[in-house]
Amino acid sequence: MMSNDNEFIKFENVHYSFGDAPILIDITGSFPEGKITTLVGPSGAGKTTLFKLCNGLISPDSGAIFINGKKIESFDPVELRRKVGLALQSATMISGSVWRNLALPVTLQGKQLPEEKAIELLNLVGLEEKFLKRNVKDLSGGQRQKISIARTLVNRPKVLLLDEITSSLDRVSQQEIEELIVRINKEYLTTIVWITHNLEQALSIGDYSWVMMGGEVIEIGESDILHHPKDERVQRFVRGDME
Ligand SMILES: Nc1ncnc2c1ncn2[C@@H]1O[C@H](COP(=O)(O)OP(=O)(O)OP(=O)(O)O)[C@@H](O)[C@H]1O
Repeated sequence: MMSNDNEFIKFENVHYSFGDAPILIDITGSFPEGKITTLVGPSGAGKTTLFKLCNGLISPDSGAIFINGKKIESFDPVELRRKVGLALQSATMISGSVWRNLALPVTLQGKQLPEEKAIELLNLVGLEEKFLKRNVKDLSGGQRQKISIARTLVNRPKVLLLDEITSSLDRVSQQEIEELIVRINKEYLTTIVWITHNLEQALSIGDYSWVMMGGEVIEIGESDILHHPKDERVQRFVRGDME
């Protein structure tokens, strides 16, 4: 990490198990503020579990997590989820209109999302106003993913956690989503953490990268480490010998 980066989310010797099975082992590292960090590594490495720790869905067995210098337990769970937005590969939607879906985070708080605010969110993700009243079942995968990202932006999160959000999309939609995330990162200085299986993507959009395997962080550094990893297991992974 660059020494002048603020460590927005920081892990210190974090362990997490499910029953007897260790899922995360001695995780130490940070996601710098306003930067894009990618998480790469084979299936089952523990990447999604790390995300669940960041927004308080689960708590570590031992070790500490800090959000902007404050212990994660000191946040109210609702406040934490507002600060740390999460978007998933499946872009889960409720039935009905785009507007209804965009409004979900505020309707859950018993409030309404005004039309002009909904349109502003649509514009932000590059969709026209006419989409507002469309039924989500008529949208393409790429459009659904844009709605899903717009929805996480309703609460102006400080951090966006993205779990494989482009892996089921065609190349054009994938590029649009990448551009969108880079724009959000630049305009709002949102800290981005992006789980991806696509190493090319990690290299092109990420400032930093974490390589995880078997519940451990094997390498952390500027994205360039993916070009010439030191660890022999990571070398095999980036050559594609491991999935
Ligand atoms: N609720 C659970 N019960 C039991 N095991 C779990 C549970 N959640 C995760 N695991 C296990 O934890 C390990 C890490 O899973 P995780 O989903 O975090 O990995 P991942 O790196 O995100 O993988 P993928 O790329 O396949 O999503 C896996 O071995 C998984 O089987």
